[in-house]
Amino acid sequence: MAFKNSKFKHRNLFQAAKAAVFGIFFAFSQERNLRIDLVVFIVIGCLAKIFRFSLVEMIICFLNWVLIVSLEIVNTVFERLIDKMWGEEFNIEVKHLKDMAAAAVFVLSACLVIITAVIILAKIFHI
Ligand SMILES: Nc1ncnc2c1ncn2[C@@H]1O[C@H](COP(=O)(O)OP(=O)(O)OP(=O)(O)O)[C@@H](O)[C@H]1O
Repeated sequence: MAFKNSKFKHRNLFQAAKAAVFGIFFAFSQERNLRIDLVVFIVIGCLAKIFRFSLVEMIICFLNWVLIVSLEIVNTVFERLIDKMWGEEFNIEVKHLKDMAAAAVFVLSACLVIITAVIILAKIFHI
């Protein structure tokens, strides 16, 4: 493979993890939506406390939230690659690609809202 002897290759697992942690901080510093996700995390945490979510309910919400954050990071990479490749001029194909990438994050976000609402409503109405 072309990159097998790259001078940028991680020497070990620790180096790879260090780069990934840097990537997380960098992504959060760059992307407003990721910072909004942090607020969402706090809000859901408060709701979980108020409505006494069970451990399983909390894990489900947390997993959904982690998926949103991961996909948002991938979406950010994707948007930047597209901007680098096509420039920032209006392009209908770019619009379609970016809209579809945004749709992936939107579907998961809607899922988190619905799951949280169902858990809370089930507790209110003792279902
Ligand atoms: N070059 C372009 N040509 C046409 N439409 C574009 C172009 N760039 C962005 N758009 C439109 O603007 C929207 C926002 O794109 P942008 O790259 O600014 O992402 P963003 O504001 O970070 O959005 P997101 O909230 O999805 O991360 C896209 O979903 C797309 O509809």
